[in-house]
Amino acid sequence: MKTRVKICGITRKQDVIAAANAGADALGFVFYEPSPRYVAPDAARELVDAVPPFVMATGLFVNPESSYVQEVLSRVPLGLLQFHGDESPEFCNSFGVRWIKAVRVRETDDIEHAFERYRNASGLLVDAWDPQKYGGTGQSFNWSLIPSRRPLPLILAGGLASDNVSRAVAQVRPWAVDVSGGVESSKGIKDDEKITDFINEVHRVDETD
Ligand SMILES: O=C(O)c1ccccc1N[C@@H]1O[C@H](COP(=O)(O)O)[C@@H](O)[C@H]1O
Repeated sequence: MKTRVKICGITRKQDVIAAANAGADALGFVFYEPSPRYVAPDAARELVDAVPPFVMATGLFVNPESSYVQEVLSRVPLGLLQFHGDESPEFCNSFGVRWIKAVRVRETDDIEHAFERYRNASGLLVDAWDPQKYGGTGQSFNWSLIPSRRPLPLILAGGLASDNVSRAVAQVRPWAVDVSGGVESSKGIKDDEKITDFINEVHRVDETD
């Protein structure tokens, strides 16, 4: 099976092009101001306009006001929402746009509960747990905590890079992987070569199936 790849935290048009040319299936734009990868809606609109067809533009939020999500959606043509905070399923469902929910993992139960609670999501993203941060920490977690029964497509994130993603994909067999820090030269600035290496590593494991 082909493992999908999302490159998150894009802040520059040249990184949109580089990621799409390297074969990314989805690109992420961070609408969370404390993040070094934050993009304001008008800047995001220009970036999303450069996204080619069949590549999914995804908007990442952390505990946003409903009005903020609506404002972003009115300006930026996003195909998918990604919620990384403590949003309720009702909140996530309220925008008429498909969404995925991120869960920070300390134990298997965190994932089992999230599958149950967010059953209307289009997918569940599993990320490393951090007491202070909602994501984008560059930390990985113990992948053996991930259950094999998955009622929703599972997206693996957290500290992935070209030197560990093949092991991650071989072990977890996720629907998709999501990476931010592992393909950057500095926060918010993507590195073409790292993106290409990352995606090639994912496809290499897929081909050994
Ligand atoms: O990228 C951020 O700054 C960010 C901020 C708040 C929540 C999530 C964030 N990013 C997402 O976190 C995971 C893991 O990122 P990394 O590869 O470990 O850097 C990923 O889904 C990012 O999109």
